Amino acid sequence: MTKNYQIAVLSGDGIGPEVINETIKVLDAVAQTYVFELQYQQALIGAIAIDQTNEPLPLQTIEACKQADAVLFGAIGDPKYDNDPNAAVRPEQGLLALRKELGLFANVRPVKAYKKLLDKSPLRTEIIQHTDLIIFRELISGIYFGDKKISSDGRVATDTCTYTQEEIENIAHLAFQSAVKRNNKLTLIDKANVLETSRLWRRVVQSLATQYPTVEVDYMFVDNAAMQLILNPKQFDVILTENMFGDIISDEASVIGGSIGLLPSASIGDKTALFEPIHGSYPQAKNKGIANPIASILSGAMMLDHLGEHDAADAIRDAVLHAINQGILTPDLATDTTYTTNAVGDHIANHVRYRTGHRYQDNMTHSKSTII
Ligand SMILES: NC(=O)c1ccc[n+]([C@@H]2O[C@H](COP(=O)([O-])OP(=O)(O)OC[C@H]3O[C@@H](n4cnc5c(N)ncnc54)[C@H](O)[C@@H]3O)[C@@H](O)[C@H]2O)c1
Ligand SMILES: CC(C)[C@H](C(=O)O)[C@@H](O)C(=O)O
Ligand SMILES: [Mg+2]
Repeated sequence: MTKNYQIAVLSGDGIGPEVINETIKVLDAVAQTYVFELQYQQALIGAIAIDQTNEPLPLQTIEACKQADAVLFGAIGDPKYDNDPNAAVRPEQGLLALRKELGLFANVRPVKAYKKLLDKSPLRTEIIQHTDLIIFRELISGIYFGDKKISSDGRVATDTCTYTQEEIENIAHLAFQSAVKRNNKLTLIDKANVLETSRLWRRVVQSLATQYPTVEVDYMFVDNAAMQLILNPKQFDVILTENMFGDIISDEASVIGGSIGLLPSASIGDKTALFEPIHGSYPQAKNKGIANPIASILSGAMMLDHLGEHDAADAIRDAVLHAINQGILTPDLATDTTYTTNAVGDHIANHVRYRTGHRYQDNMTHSKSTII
């Protein structure tokens, strides 16, 4: 019997719908060639959800995600909220609430330097070439989720950073397991010279390390790590870090690859997993056809890996590499000719079909979409 996966699709705002369209195009191509079915249920989140329902995360969206086998997420965010510090409700609350609701404690962000794109980075080739690292960012605790308050006169604001031993253990185990499968090297990035929470991270990681004796663990303060990442990124393999540090250093690390439009991520927890590019809604690019869809398409590949469709995931990564090597790239990475978001998606989808043409079946139905 043909396997069938239900995918909740949360396109969101800005370039979100454009990059998700290309991702679905590629997923459909790969599903056809590897003979499984994907059924998509689209749901609202972010600014578009606020516009239509007054809420950044409607209950129906939570339900759709919980019932799905995986969630594909585009991006949220809109300048009308970014520019208004007094807004009562914000698109980002939708994403944060969804991560919490689904228990997505680990956000996994792979970073690599593609040979063909080495000259796209402002960093020197000899520094970045062969970089291949993976960031494990804690996603549902820390300063993002601690108590927040503002004094009644509006002059004092407080955000609280809290971590529990259990929260650190949950993600640390995943990072150690990844280190064992990769190169047995793990770096904890923290601020243990100042923060009590960071000292707890160190104690927990030191104690867990005894369960993973092959893994060499080192510790680095986040300020130094921010510098080391661009001075000598190859010293890192698995990076483990808390929520806010992970947010910041992963955008920084995207400079190694040449564009943030290349970086995918998987958000893993105890319920449905969610797959999202690390970039935001890039509102300046909305509907211009210039957004790089590769981060989202590679997030789709991570989703297929999570669903156990490893050959299909590899086929997507191969096709992305082909597009990169052929120079079929959006303006963030192109040299001479630039391609639209749509053209890059077409190229990748066509390459998937071409590469596995002999397995092509055209009697299946795909892209059954319902809007809730
Ligand atoms: N996961 C998310 O949904 C997410 C992540 C980050 C920011 N945001 C939101 O997005 C909005 C804009 O935030 P921002 O400008 O700080 O970050 P952003 O990631 O949207 O854009 C920053 C810059 O990165 C580049 N960029 C981003 N995505 C790209 C792509 N696909 N192709 C090519 N270049 C790309 C552009 O140069 C852009 O100016 C805000 O509302 C913010 O809250 C959402
Ligand atoms: C939009 C924002 C809440 C989000 C975060 O900080 O987690 C984003 O920057 C990300 O990296 O996914
Ligand atoms: Mg971010």
